[in-house]
Amino acid sequence: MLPAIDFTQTNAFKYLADHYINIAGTGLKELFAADNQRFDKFSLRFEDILLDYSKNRIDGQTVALLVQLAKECGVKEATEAMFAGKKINVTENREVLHTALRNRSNTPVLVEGKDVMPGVNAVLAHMKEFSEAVISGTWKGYTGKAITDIVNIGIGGSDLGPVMVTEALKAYKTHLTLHFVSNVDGTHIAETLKKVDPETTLFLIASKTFTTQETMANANSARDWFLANGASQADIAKHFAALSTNATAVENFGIDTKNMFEFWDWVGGRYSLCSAIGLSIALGIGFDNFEALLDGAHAMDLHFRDTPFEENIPVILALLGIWYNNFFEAESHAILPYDQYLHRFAAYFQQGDMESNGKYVDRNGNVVDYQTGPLIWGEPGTNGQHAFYQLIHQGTKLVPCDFIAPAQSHNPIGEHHTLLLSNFFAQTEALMNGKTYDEVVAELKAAGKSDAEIETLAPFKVFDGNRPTNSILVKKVTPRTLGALIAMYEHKIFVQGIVWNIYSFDQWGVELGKQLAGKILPELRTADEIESHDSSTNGLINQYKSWR
Ligand SMILES: O=P(O)(O)OC[C@H]1O[C@H](O)[C@H](O)[C@@H](O)[C@@H]1O
Repeated sequence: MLPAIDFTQTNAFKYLADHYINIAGTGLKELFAADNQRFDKFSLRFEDILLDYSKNRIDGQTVALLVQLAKECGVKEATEAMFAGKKINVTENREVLHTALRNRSNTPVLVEGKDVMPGVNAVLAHMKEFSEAVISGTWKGYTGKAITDIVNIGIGGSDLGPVMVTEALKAYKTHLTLHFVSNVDGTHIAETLKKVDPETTLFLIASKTFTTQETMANANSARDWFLANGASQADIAKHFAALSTNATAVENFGIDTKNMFEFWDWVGGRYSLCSAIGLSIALGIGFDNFEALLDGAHAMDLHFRDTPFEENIPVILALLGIWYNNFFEAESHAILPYDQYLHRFAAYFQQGDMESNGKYVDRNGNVVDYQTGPLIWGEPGTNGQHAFYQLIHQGTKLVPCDFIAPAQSHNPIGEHHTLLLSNFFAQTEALMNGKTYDEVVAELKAAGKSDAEIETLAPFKVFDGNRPTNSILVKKVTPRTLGALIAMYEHKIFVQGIVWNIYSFDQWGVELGKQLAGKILPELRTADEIESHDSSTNGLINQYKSWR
């Protein structure tokens, strides 16, 4: 189904290992000094997105060898298999077709001989009709009032995408107020219910499986609250909708199947925001804007599928990540958006990337002897600058970073955006150039310090620089551009998973937590002293019981 090659045994990997020795000894400053065409050579444009990857520790040969690596690992064949609906999610025996959800060109996508596009389009039409009725107020609550608040109850992929997108596109907000409840901690639902009125609130129960413990607990509490505050069982149809693949469980919960928005097993939870899971997005920013998001994602899908690797943005990003992860031994990757609206972007791709590529067993079932997915982290600039950038500049760890910024702000107040962008440009420049001992000495002299003071202080003020960054400059964060950025990172993750020879679309690691919690839960329901675990777990449980 997919090629299953150990990428460390390819010719390209061997060449890269030799080539790494040359590059590791060369500074970014030297690379720039030696070639004044670097920006032109190492930048790519797609619609309103500019990727400048010239501030990476690469030269032309690095890119050529990395591209050769992708070819040897069968990235092209794997991409075709994904788009064509082959069962590339082998351990779950499923296709991987989030690209079909936004296949705006409507070309047939066959799953076991059947075109999935009519089903995709039918659900989109249902979402359009429903979201427009709720936004316009023709959809009424049980006392005849229009809906004012939407509460999306879901977790993981049924939460993070809608949260991230509705925050990122707040400038396009409808009059509806959105709330998201994910944590099983009762505080989350309790604090949300304090803010809403049962007569004017619509609950979206978002769960692919409709069995997730946290979501079902929150959904049950929401329903209890609704019924305890004046509504009756028959009113549920006007106030609860389900976004799921599991019609039976939805019906058992008491939600009218007319209010069920279906999706399919071939949509992974963390790849589901373009499916019915995006209903809160359609309600929050309007269906037309939701469609523009899909259009942008589709455009990036086509770019990824059809563009030669050298000019292919997701492929280049993936290969650069592999270069740092497997040659420079970088352990993490930071995503740093210089846009307040993108404040959940890194959190979203923490799931997208770490749940996909945090695996140590390869596609042959063997334990790998190389590094796979990095730790993903980040916060919006400039907040990050005043928190953790110290380590990025002067720490002992190499942290490759993606800096993301829009040229145009949705809130062009005074000089704010110019100030923000001056930081965006200055940081990547400083990370590359650093500051030499001589520069520090000159600065301290100019500040009137004595020779003795200079000698003491100077070492601490030196920055060795040479720290790699990608700059992703977009014209404006619009629905279309955001859709393209999302698809860009999704395909980056896909390419890396193919090269690392792992299955990116299962998540067995998450299942373990679910099983273990299921075992402990009955033990917490009794007052008995527990002895069935190790001494630490027993001790913790028994202390909890004595304090509760
Ligand atoms: O949508 P649900 O079925 O409720 O699943 C919600 C989440 O559950 C688990 O944590 C999975 O690992 C995630 O991938 C998924 O997004």
